[in-house]
This record gives sequence, structure tokens and C-alpha cells, in this order.
Amino acid sequence: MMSGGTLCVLKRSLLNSGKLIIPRVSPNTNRSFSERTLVAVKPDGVQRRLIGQVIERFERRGFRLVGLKMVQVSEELLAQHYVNLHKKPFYPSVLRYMTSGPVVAMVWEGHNVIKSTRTLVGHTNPAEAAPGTLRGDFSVHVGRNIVHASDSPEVAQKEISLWFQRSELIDWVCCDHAIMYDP
Ligand SMILES: Nc1ncnc2c1ncn2[C@@H]1O[C@H](COP(=O)(O)OP(=O)(O)OP(=O)(O)O)[C@@H](O)[C@H]1O
Ligand SMILES: Nc1ccn([C@@H]2O[C@H](COP(=O)(O)OP(=O)(O)O)[C@@H](O)[C@H]2O)c(=O)n1
Ligand SMILES: [Mg+2]
Repeated sequence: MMSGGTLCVLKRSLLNSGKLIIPRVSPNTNRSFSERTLVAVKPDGVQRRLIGQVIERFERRGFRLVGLKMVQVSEELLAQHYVNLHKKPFYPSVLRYMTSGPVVAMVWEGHNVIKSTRTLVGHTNPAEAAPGTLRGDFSVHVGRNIVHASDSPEVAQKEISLWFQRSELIDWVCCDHAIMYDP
């Protein structure tokens, strides 16, 4: 596998040979391919040392990590996060589960990242999650499905601002983006 440094050298040599054209638009201002989503490794995923495996799937796919932190989540935050689950019979068990240990929250960015992430994470119920998805590969019970992911652009926006301060999100230039994206 090529390292980031190798990719940068490759990019420079393609640029010098005129074979690579970098779009003149700054990646910080062009948001057309820069949707963002909230992903969280839940307490069972952290306990089972699956943080690296989760991050690896997103990096391998080509998404850009713009925020990352480990948090002991409060019931107040969860009440806002799972606002549509308050009336569900399993809500108290979700609260107990999500506050049982630290959670690793992250924000990933990229083209269609919200939909792609849901596909990558898999069905809520691991029994219905396809092999190859995170839930399909690493979990068996709906109440211990190792990872959370926003399920729509509106929810992603709400969840990112609930879990992260603006100053905790970092815009940086991924040196292979000009290769991965068709401007
Ligand atoms: N019957 C159940 N028993 C226990 N826990 C459940 C049950 N159903 C759902 N949950 C938990 O509540 C979470 C929220 O349910 P939701 O319907 O939002 O699923 P999801 O969107 O796939 O999960 P998440 O929002 O955590 O990404 C589930 O991820 C799961 O951990
Ligand atoms: N029948 C259910 C549905 C959801 N849940 C939990 O609640 C979480 C959030 O539910 P959700 O409907 O937002 O599903 P996802 O977005 O997590 O796939 C799930 O991930 C499960 O952990 C559960 O325990 N039992
Ligand atoms: Mg959900």
C-alpha cells in the first residue's frame, strides 16, 4: 500500500509531467463533494478494541477525517441525540448502554459520505446486516451494534453540532483528493 508521502511524490511527478490537472478551487471552499457525517464507535466497540478497524474502513474507502475525540457521553446529550427514540421500549437500555463507557466520536467528510457510511455500517439489526459491513462483521445483537452513523443530511448536521464545537473540526488538504475526485 502507498503511504501519504509516496502519494504526494506521485502527485508532484504527475503535475510536473502535465498529466495531472489540479482544480483551481480550494478544497476548503468547494463543498460540492464535501458532505459530512457523524460516526461514533459505541461503548461495546471501544471495549472490544474495534476503534482502529472502524477508522480503517473509512480511511481505506477514501473519506477524510475532520474531527475525532473520546468522550464519556452524558444522558443529556444522548436525550438530544436519540430524540426520536424516547418513546421506544428499548430507550432506557440504549441510555444505559451508551453511557456504560467511553465513545469515540468522529466526523468524516467526502462525496455522498452519509449514504456511503450507512451502507458501510450496515443494517441496525446485525442479523440483517450484510457481511462486509461493520455491523455484519462485528456484532450479533441490535442492542450492541458497535457503531453509530447519521442517517440523513439533516440529522448529520444536527448531530455534528451536538457532538462537536466548530473549533474541533479541522479542514486540511488530503493530498490524494485531486486523484480521487473528478472536478
Ligand atoms: N430492540 C432493541 N433493543 C435494544 N437496543 C436497540 C433495539 N433497537 C434499537 N436499539 C438500539 O438503539 C439504537 C438506535 O436505533 P436506531 O433505530 O436509530 O438504529 P440506527 O440508526 O441503526 O442506530 P444508530 O442511530 O445508533 O446509528 C440502535 O443502534 C441500537 O443500538
Ligand atoms: N429495535 C431497536 C432499534 C434500535 N436500537 C438501538 O438504537 C440505536 C439507534 O437506532 P436507529 O434507529 O437510529 O438505528 P441506527 O441509526 O443505529 O442504525 C441502534 O443503533 C441500536 O443500538 C435498539 O436497541 N433496538
Ligand atoms: Mg439511528
